Parts: sequence; structure tokens; C-alpha cells
Amino acid sequence: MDKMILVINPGSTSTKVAIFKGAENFKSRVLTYSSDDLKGYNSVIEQFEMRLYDILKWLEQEGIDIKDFEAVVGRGGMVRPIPGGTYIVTDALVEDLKNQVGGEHASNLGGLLAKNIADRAGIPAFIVDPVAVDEFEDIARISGMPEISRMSHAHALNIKAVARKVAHKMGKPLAELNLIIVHLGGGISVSALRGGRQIDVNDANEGGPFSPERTGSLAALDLVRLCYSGKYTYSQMKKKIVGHGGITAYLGTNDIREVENRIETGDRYAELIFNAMAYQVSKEIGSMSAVLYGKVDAIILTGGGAYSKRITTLIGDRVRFIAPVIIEAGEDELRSLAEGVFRLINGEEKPKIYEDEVIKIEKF
Ligand SMILES: Nc1ncnc2c1ncn2[C@@H]1O[C@H](COP(=O)(O)OP(=O)(O)OP(=O)(O)O)[C@@H](O)[C@H]1O
Ligand SMILES: CCCC(=O)O
Repeated sequence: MDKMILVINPGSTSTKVAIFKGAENFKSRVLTYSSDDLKGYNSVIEQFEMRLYDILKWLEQEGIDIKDFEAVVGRGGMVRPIPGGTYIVTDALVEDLKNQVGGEHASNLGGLLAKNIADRAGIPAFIVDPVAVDEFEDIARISGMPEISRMSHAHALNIKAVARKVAHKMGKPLAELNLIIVHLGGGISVSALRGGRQIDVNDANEGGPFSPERTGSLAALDLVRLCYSGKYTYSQMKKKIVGHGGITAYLGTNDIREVENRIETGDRYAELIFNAMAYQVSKEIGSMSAVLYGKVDAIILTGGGAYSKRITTLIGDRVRFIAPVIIEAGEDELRSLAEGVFRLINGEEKPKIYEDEVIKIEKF
């Protein structure tokens, strides 16, 4: 039997799993979790055993023996800042994923689940282009407050995969392209790529444009006032910023399709909020074009939100003067993870060791 790769992508309410046989997504499944399923857990890391059990049960139901896998790959993680690439899940990486050193994120479970299953089969575990990919130049790290560095937290996995795909379609080496890639998901990343390296990006958790679930950047003093108002705990404030912010806070839904339906039935408030999100994304694209000295080969809109003609038109109309706008709607993170391992198997890349790559961020 052909060797296979097991791919694991944990999100906040599901674990997407797939088995790749070569380039073929041979079997896949979304293991979903309701709010009720998750209500007893204080953090995503506590969900490890439950999610592991469900993956192993799925494999058993499918009659798959883990010994038939060549490798297991998981999405990672808010670890320490590291350059893009495919990383072996080492003990040091496991420790940092467990301790959520860069913050809480469902993808922290990806490397841990991959490692556990891989160890049972005596095969390697990997993560690919995690959320913490950091290819910033020093100038991009300065925030304006020495105690706080600007951080690179973004949808790096899809952004890097889309960059490769678009370069291929353009018939140009990625190394020669300047791209602005916008991932329109529950959070929004607006990324400046020079030669495939993400040299700047808004922190998609807590900065840049607001998004379906997150506030993006806020006026700092207003935020401080709210934190000290006595009305909210730390954890409530965190939820207001990541999870219940942005479109969700204004309109009570994180679903762009639902907002579009409301606009079509004449809801002017929904239209204002929707347009404001597109406006903020466009401004961030303008900002990233300055990072690239205005030399931009293409602006690419990707992620689930890029299926919305309304949003891609609103953004396109404001930024087309910078560079051609290309739509690559959706994401295929499972395939992008598998491809990270194929690049090792094909000898196109070498596996990276986390502890050797961690970037020591100077305090300026
Ligand atoms: N066909 C569609 N038309 C319009 N919007 C869509 C469509 N499909 C998905 N979306 C919107 O895309 C957003 C989710 O995008 P995506 O699935 O890429 O993100 P996610 O995986 O949930 O979150 P993240 O990418 O931040 O981890 C939601 O706001 C959803 O309403
Ligand atoms: C940090 C942003 C990445 C994501 O939302 O998944």
C-alpha cells in the first residue's frame, strides 16, 4: 500500500483531518464541537485528550492503521517567532505549544496531536508555516512603546501557499515578486511579501482592520479606560477583542453571507459596518504597499471572505490603482500542510529544527 500522510488542522470549533495519498486528498473529515461540547474546558490545550480520542476513533472507523502513515502533520501554533518552513515537532516545540508561549490559539493543538500520533507509529511529526511565522525586518518591529514589540501573527499557512500558487500561475519565480496577500477569514491578515518572505503583516489577532470576529487596532487610551472601568474582567476584555469583536460585536453574526443577506433586504446599518470593514482592509493594503515602496506585482484576496463579490469589489475599487487584484477565494489548509511535507519528501526543502530557528527579538 502507498504510504500516506495524516493531516490535522484544529480550529476553535472543529478538527479538520485528512489522509493524503500523494497529492490526492484520499479521505477527510471535519470533527465538530458544539459550544456544549467545549463548555467544560478553560483553554484549548485542555481539549487535547478529547480531540486525540476523536481522531483515533475516526481512523479506526475508516479501517486505517497508523503504521501505514509516513508522517503526521499538524497546523501550529502561537509559538516563538520563527521563519516560514516545515518544522519537525521536537521536544522544545512540544513544550512551547503546551505552554502556549505566544498566546492561546486552537492551532497550538496541531503539533501536539501530530506528535502524539506519530510517536505511536514511530514516524516523524511536522508543523508547517505556523501562525507565528516571523520574517519581519527590525524596522517593522517598532511599535511606539518599547515594552511592546509589533508581532507577526497571521494566516501564514494559507498566505504562503497562495503566494506559491499565484507565482506559478504568473509564470514567475516567487523570489522575484512583491505581493500583498489579504486573508479574509474570521480574522484578517494583510501581508506584505517580498520574494516570498512576509516582511510585514498586521497582527491578525489584535491589530489592523476589524474582521468578522476581531476588533483589530483600537484607540489605545479608550481601550485602557475600558479595561480599568471595572465593568470587565481580563478574560471578558480578551473575548471582546478576539472572538466577539468586529462584525460580531456590531451585528451579532460572524457570517459574511448573513450580513450580505441583511444588506440586500435594505439594512443600512449592516451595510455601513460591512463597508467599513472593506474600507479598513483597503487602508491596510495601502500601508503594505508603502512597505514595498509601491512596487507591487499583485494584490491577492483569499480566505472564505474572498467568496463575497461585494467585499472583493469594495476593496478592489479602492486599491486597484496600486496593482492588479487577484481573487483566490477560500483556503485549503489541509492540502497546504500536506504540501509542506511533500516538499521535504521531494527534496525541495529541508526540515527545520524549531530551537535552531527561534528569532531572538531585541528590545529596542
Ligand atoms: N461563500 C461565501 N461567501 C461569502 N462569505 C463567505 C463564504 N464562505 C465563507 N465566508 C465567510 O468567510 C469567513 C470565514 O473564512 P474562513 O473560513 O477562511 O475563516 P476561518 O477558518 O473560520 O477563520 P480563520 O481563517 O480566521 O482561521 C466568514 O466570515 C464567512 O462568513
Ligand atoms: C493569528 C491569526 C491566525 C488565525 O486567525 O487563525
